[in-house]
Amino acid sequence: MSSVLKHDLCIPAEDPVPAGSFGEADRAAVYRAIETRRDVRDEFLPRPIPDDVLLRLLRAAHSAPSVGLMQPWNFILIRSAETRARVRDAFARCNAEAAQMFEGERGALYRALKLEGILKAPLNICVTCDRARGGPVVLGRTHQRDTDLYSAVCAVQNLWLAARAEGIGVGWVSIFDPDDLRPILGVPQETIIVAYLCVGYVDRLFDRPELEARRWARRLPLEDLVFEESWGEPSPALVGSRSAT
Ligand SMILES: Cc1cc2c(cc1C)N(C[C@H](O)[C@H](O)[C@H](O)COP(=O)(O)O)c1[nH]c(=O)[nH]c(=O)c1N2
Repeated sequence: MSSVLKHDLCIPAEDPVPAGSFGEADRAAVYRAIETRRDVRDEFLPRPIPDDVLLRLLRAAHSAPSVGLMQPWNFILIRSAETRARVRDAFARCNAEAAQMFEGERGALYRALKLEGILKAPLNICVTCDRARGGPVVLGRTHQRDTDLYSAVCAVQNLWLAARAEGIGVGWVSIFDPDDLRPILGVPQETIIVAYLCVGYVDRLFDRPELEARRWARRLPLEDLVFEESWGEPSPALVGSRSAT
C-alpha cells in the first residue's frame, strides 16, 4: 500500500485484487446465498436433516460476531411432534390476536397468510440469549445493553445463510408470547427467547419475499434508505440504482 493510499483511503483503478478477497465463483456463491435466502413457511419436506449437516449449521451460527465475544446464544433443538404441537398452539393463540389488529381486506389477507411451519418442518430451533453470560461488564456492551441481543440475531442470520447453501429452508416465527414458550421449552426466566426457527429441506423457494409475492408488503428502494453524512441527505453513490432494486 502506497503512502497516498494509506492516508486517503482511496482505491486506485489499478489496485490489485484486495488481500483476502474471494475468487469470483466463491464471491458469487456468497451473494447468491444472501439474495436467494427466503423465509420458509409451507415448503418443508419431512426428510430429516443429517447430524453432520445440522452440526455445520450450528457451527455457522456459533461463528457469528458477538459483543465482547460474549457468545450469549444457546440453541434448543426441538424434534418431537408433541412439543411442536404445544408450540403451534401457543402460536395459534397469538396469531388469532394478531389477526384482529388488521381490518377489512388487510385482515382477510392476513388470515390467508401461512406464517409458520412449526409442524411441517421436521426440526425447530429456539435461539436464546443469556444476558448474564460474560459477567456484569462486557467489552462493548457498557453503553448499549441490547448488543447481546443483536449478537444472538447475528447467529440466527449465519444459520439462515448456511442453511440456504445446504438447500435447507428456515422460517422465523415470532408470533408468540415468550412466556407461553418458556415453560414448554424450559427456558429460564432471565434468558431471552430471541428466535424460534422452523428448519427443513424444501421442495421449492419463492424467488422474492413471499410477503411481497402475496402483496402484503414491498421491498423498499435502497436509495431511499442510504444517506450521505447526515440523516436525510441522499447518497450520490446510490444515484441511478433504482432499476437495480
Ligand atoms: C425478527 C423476524 C421475525 C419474523 C420474521 C423475520 C424476522 C427477521 N419473519 C420473516 C419475514 O416475514 C421475512 O423475512 C420477510 O418477509 C422477507 O422475506 P424473505 O426472508 O426475504 O423471504 C416471519 N415470517 C412469518 O411468516 N412469521 C413470523 O412470525 C415472522 N417473524
